[in-house]
Amino acid sequence: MIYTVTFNPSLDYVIGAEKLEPGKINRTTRENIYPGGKGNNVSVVLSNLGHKSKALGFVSGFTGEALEKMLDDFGCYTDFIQLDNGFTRINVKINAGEETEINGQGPKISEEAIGKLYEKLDVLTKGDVLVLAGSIPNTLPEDIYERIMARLDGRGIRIVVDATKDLLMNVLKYHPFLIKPNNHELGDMFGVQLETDEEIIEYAGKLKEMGARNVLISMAGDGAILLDEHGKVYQGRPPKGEVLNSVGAGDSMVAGFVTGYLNTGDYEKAFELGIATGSASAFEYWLAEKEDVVKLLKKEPELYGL
Ligand SMILES: Nc1ncnc2c1ncn2[C@@H]1O[C@H](COP(=O)(O)OP(=O)(O)OP(=O)(O)O)[C@@H](O)[C@H]1O
Ligand SMILES: O=P(O)(O)OC[C@@]1(O)O[C@H](CO)[C@@H](O)[C@@H]1O
Repeated sequence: MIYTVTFNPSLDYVIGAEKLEPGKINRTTRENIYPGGKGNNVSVVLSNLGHKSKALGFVSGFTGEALEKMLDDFGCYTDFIQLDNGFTRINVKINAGEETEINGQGPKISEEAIGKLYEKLDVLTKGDVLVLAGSIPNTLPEDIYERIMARLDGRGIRIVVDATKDLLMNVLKYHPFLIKPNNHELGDMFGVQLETDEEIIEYAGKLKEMGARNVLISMAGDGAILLDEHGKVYQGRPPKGEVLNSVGAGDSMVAGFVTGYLNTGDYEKAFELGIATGSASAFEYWLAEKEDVVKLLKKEPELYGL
């Protein structure tokens, strides 16, 4: 089974507008509400690519209820922990030529609620995949992903971490199966600005030396670089297309990579499917469906188990 954990899920209110003028009444040209949060997005795209996963995390209030229902409609299992304060946040994504995002804070997560998450994670066994994705509310300690990995250490679970800075750095010693910072996040981790592929490969290599098994660096319109656990380096450019929405492209890439790896056991195919899935989402108004991804593949979809 594949599990995703989203500490601070959301409903994403995605709107289009001709232009955005602060301080004025702005009218939309299009609006939709989707289930959001990075782990949930990974679950939705996994589902679109044929893998039903279980979405875990914390929800609260009527927005939390709506989120669970939507994820169910997208073909995901859900097993969220109910919080007794606040409400699951509504993040606003405005596409008015350029993209503007307003992300809420989300409810407070108590130690007791964290304990309940640990109990749910205790059932994971060898061969399971666990995706830990996204920021954590600022009321939680920065070592929470590390604590989860320490608890699951040695059980043969493949753990994917899509997070930034300390949240990511702290888990490397537990040998995550995959980490996926983007090129800017990679630079921030080392306090440097990375310009060239060579520099990115050098610093991604440092994350491997620190313990990550596979390091996937996404670079938006410039594609991605993978350093796999066998010492191979792959560089891939994305297909061409019109970018309609880049929110969730990184989450889609993670889902594509995991799908490619589970279907073929081959890192090159996982990498290619990751890029195609990330780009397919960037070229749609929301997360990619299977047909969107298949259109962008340069090879037969069957080669990727699709
Ligand atoms: N402008 C673009 N053109 C083509 N493909 C894109 C574009 N932006 C993103 N992608 C695809 O999606 C992948 C992931 O994008 P990106 O590097 O923006 O992830 P991210 O920073 O984690 O994104 P986010 O946090 O918004 O989900 C890229 O490697 C690429 O394959
Ligand atoms: O506030 P965070 O947790 O950093 O990001 C949350 C978020 O922007 O990430 C997803 C896209 O990756 C959206 O669905 C969601 O609204």
